[in-house]
Amino acid sequence: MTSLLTARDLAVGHGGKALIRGLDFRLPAGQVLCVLGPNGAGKTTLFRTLLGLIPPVAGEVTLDGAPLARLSRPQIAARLAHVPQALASPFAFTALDIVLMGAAARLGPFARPGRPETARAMAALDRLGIADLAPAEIARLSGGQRQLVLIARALAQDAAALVMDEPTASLDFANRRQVAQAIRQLAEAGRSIILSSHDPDHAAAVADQVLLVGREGALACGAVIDTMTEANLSRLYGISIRGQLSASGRLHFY
Ligand SMILES: Nc1ncnc2c1ncn2[C@@H]1O[C@H](COP(=O)(O)OP(=O)(O)OP(=O)(O)O)[C@@H](O)[C@H]1O
Repeated sequence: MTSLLTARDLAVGHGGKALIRGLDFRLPAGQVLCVLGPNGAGKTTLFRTLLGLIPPVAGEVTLDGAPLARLSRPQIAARLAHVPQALASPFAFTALDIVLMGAAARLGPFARPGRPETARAMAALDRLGIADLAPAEIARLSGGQRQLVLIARALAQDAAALVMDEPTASLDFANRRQVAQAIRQLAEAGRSIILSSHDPDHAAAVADQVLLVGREGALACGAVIDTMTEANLSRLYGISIRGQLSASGRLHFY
């Protein structure tokens, strides 16, 4: 299986000082990789490195086989889209305005989005079942709806992979479920997704692979069932954690 995004012996951090060392993973098309770890472990720092916003402390990231360091920002943006946490905007943008920013990402700096970009933005909203929200002001939407609009923006950018830093943080149960379903649908349609979470149940429900990063660095990476063991999670969070497989085959931790 070819990998869209790979990390080889990667170390990430700030000012040349590594927060996480020894990262090795491959993210193939159509898979979801969830990064789990305590506060301050370096998940956001890892994502900023994968997006090419900060350089690795050591090792290498490749995108479609090409070293990230050799790619320009537009080349990276054409393959990888960043989905930030859904914060309220102080500006009176509509959902369509936000998604158009993704659809117009490949236009020149002074070009205005036209009919093809609007059609692409509407198609992305429609794909997530929220086309009716197009004219709604973003500030009036719920947290879950705002997160779906940001995912639609990444889809309109037409990138093969989505990088999502805690996409369900601050969302209630129903909104979390809605966003988790959208993530699974995107993976089933062939997109690769790397996200972070503070909820092992959420990781087990949404991911194919998990990467555990602790305060001492990378702890484990692999398929959910092999990696999310009671021993690994207890070590990761420094407390005793038990796991249970429900009748529906879902993993739950307590
Ligand atoms: N620009 C920066 N320069 C120096 N240190 C930074 C910078 N950004 C973050 N840090 C530090 O790096 C460490 C890891 O931060 P990071 O945000 O990557 O962790 P995280 O795992 O995403 O945390 P959380 O789960 O709380 O969001 C923290 O100690 C933070 O203070």
